[in-house]
Amino acid sequence: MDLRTVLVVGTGLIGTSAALALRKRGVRVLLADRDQGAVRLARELGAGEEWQPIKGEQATVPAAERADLAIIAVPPAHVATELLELQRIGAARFYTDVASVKAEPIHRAAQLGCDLATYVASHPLAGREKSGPGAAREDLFLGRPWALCPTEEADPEAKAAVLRLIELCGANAVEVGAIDHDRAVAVVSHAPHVAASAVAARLADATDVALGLAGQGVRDVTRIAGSDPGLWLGILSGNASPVAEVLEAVANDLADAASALRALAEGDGTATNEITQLLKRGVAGHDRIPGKHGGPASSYAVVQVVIGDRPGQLARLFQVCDEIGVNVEDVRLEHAPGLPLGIAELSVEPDAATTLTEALHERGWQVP
Ligand SMILES: NC(=O)c1ccc[n+]([C@@H]2O[C@H](COP(=O)([O-])OP(=O)(O)OC[C@H]3O[C@@H](n4cnc5c(N)ncnc54)[C@H](O)[C@@H]3O)[C@@H](O)[C@H]2O)c1
Ligand SMILES: O=C(O)C(=O)C[C@]1(C(=O)O)C=C[C@@H](O)C=C1
Repeated sequence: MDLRTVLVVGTGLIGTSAALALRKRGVRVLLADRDQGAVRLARELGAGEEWQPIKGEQATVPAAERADLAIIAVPPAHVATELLELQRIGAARFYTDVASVKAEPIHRAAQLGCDLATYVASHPLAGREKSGPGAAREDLFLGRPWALCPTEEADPEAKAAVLRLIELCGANAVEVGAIDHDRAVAVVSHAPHVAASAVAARLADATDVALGLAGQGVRDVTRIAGSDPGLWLGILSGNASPVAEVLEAVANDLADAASALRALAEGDGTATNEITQLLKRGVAGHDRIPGKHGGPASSYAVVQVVIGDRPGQLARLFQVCDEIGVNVEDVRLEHAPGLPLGIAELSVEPDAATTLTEALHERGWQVP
């Protein structure tokens, strides 16, 4: 199914990222948001043109101006009401949303009397801890899973339109029922978010000495805790029971680990067994997370390079990689607090690690 014109309602992080990806593939994109500033910024970023909404109770969009697909990229609680209004004026042939929960918006849409034949709910498993169009990335969805949850009423053409959207954004479609989706994301997204917030909350009154010693570990574990609390309250409220179930299991593990550590501190050496078991279960769980393209996790070699904290250092480093034809799969920066130095960790295919290390040595880089 060809998507020539797509209407994006909600030009925040996700809506604008999808719009930018679609623009890159030559799709005409119309932008709408209840916040005019968000629409203007999205437009200035090259995400598309402002949609001129139809005025008046009885007004409908003329068939020639109807979008092929409307993407509703607003907080979960507003999805169904937006869908109802867009369908009332005939804004698009087909509709999807991108909310992080699926059962409740679909249920609400049915309750409100939305047309479920033209609507296929979806959810890209890609995002950031920042909100708004300014945080949008054209490549946000590349290689990421994108769930779609067609109901029994859904028209196959509506599903084809959403599959085409996912393809144009470079993501991998995963078809799943809404209830199974919500249980799954409770485990892989929503409960981890609350756990990250709980860990980050410990930092609110940590001493300056403790914060000065913060390394990459705490940054990795708490990155998502920086997200918009309002948006996340909406997500968690829309998936409350499945998330609570996972959090209860996490809380049990944490309580057991704390008791075992108390026992250890009091001289009970057998308590190490319980802690080791949890750490090993953690390794096993972590190993099951698929790699960036959805296949099994790839084991890249990591080349560490010392870089000065000066403008242009990373660009020079990447230039070397480019010159010798080594593809950098991932990059991580480790700052040494108080020092004008940092470590760049470049993940590359194992075969390329020696070539890269030698090339960097030859050019005077410090590779420990
Ligand atoms: N943030 C993420 O990482 C992420 C990832 C995947 C999916 N999602 C889902 O995508 C949706 C949007 O999230 P976001 O991160 O882009 O949020 P955002 O805050 O960046 O953008 C949301 C936009 O929706 C607009 N909006 C709110 N209510 C509206 C309404 N009734 N009509 C029109 N516009 C309205 C807001 O003005 C804002 O510009 C949410 O449903 C969220 O669950 C978020
Ligand atoms: O990477 C992030 O910053 C995210 O929050 C992304 C993330 C996730 O948990 O993976 C969060 C919520 C969305 O519904 C989808 C993706």
